[in-house]
Amino acid sequence: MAINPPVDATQTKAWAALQDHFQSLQDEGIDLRAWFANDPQRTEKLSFEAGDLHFDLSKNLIQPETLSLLAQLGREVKLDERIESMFKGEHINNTEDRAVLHTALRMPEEDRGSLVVDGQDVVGDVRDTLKRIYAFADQVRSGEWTGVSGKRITTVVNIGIGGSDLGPVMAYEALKPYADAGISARYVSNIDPNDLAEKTRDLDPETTLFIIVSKTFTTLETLTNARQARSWLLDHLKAQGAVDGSDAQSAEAIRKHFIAVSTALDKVEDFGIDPTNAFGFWNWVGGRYSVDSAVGTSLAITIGPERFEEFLAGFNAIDRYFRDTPLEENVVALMGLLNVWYVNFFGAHSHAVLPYDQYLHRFPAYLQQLTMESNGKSVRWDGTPVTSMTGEIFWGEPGTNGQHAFYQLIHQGTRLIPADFIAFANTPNPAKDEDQDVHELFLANYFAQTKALAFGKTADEVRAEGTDESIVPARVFTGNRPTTSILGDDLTPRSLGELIALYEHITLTEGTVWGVDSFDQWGVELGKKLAKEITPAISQDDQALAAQDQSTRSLIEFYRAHRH
Ligand SMILES: O=P(O)(O)OC[C@H]1O[C@](O)(CO)[C@@H](O)[C@@H]1O
Repeated sequence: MAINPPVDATQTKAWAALQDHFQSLQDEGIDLRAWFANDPQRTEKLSFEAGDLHFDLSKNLIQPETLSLLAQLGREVKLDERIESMFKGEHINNTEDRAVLHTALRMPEEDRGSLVVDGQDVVGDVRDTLKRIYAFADQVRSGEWTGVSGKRITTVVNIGIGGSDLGPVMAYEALKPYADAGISARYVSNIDPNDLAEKTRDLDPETTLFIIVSKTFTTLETLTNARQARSWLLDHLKAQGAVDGSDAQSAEAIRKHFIAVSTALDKVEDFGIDPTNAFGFWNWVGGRYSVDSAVGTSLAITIGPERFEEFLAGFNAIDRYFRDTPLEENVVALMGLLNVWYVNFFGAHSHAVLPYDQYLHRFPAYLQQLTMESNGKSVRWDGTPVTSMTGEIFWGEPGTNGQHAFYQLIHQGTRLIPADFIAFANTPNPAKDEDQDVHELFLANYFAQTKALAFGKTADEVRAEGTDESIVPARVFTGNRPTTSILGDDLTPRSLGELIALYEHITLTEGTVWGVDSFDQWGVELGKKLAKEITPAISQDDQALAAQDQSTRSLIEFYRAHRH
């Protein structure tokens, strides 16, 4: 398929200007203390609002001019055009010849009919599917939908992997305070049988609903776990006397305890799940961009349709901001471009995301798939090699746990690790420790860390504390360690939707500069294929074993010799 080749960012005028700018910053000395001292308006100039979120970029290794140059880079690589192409449904995922329309998943009811792509009324289909999901969610929440023995559902178990797991589990954990119908959710992803065993161990099959989520409905892990769950359900229902084991009762049990989410609804039916209880989505939704589609059904059930709509509205607010705001003022695009600044000019390899909110404890894991499956590429969308480093290793843990684990390296190590600090002004669990508000104690850490990273502590300051000269060097903090602070009022379905959309669009922005297709994932295929080929060699097929390379053969031989 004919596509416009990506602009080589490294050949643009803006790239050359950024190189000069980088060099002059190095020459004059990067010094956040001085930059703040010399410019009382620095924070004001480098702060932004988008949706309900507040962004402070002033503790980054940038001057206001840097952002203008980065915006210029965005223009020269035609970022605006790519954003527009995505929103309009052009096939920007060209290696799979697909539109990229996760933004349509959160368009409101009144936008029905406004986006027709490849003959499909995209928003109409999205809203129709949501209606069905909401109707089903309401039935489960109200107790109208029961298990086969007439008991109401109290646990939903989502079985999926990658995008069919990471988004829903992250969002469910983040929005636990909104789970108000007495229904909890669990998430099984790993093909390691330990995962399903532990997640079902204390469950009552009569009150459990499984949601099998797989875009393709071919994924080995998910289908294996789904079959295992089906056996678990039928065996336990029979043992409890809830069914007699006849085919008719088994079929009814599966109908009442299994629903599915997929783009391949024919395969769902083959599995034995009633197509009336299957919710579809479309090949223009990438797995890692799908939490706001039917993939979020576990969320719609636990927090309810109204809250799910608020979640979608949050995404939509950032989508509109991203599409409509000029690049120079567009903090979403600027954060993506800032990441390029660190990767390609400073040589940073990784990026920490540090949520100061325990409810966001799965957010970094979610971002790993979103960003690394999207931009971990060595060829551009026209098949030519990339011309610069691409991709960042995203990682993180919630504060303050990370402070007592890996922050040492961020503060005093030899690597530059740009970090996003995320926090909310309010907590749903206010607490006092004697007279001290515990949330404020927590936030004091949030503010203190970015301050320490930016401004450090000089040798003279260390000496002034009476430190023995021999250990002064060990206690010096260089500072100039870049951070972005993101603050919101409360972690709500809406603000969570905003945060997710923010990182989705950061990912697109970076991918556009690097010229990569951020929506395919061919890199996961080879391992899947080899696992299939290796399976017989592991169990008993000696011919298949002999066909392996020497290292793999020797490892399998070790396994065979040691298995019980
Ligand atoms: O939803 P599916 O089709 O089961 O795929 C699960 C995951 O597998 C991948 O294709 C590869 O890991 C992801 O992109 C996707 O989210």
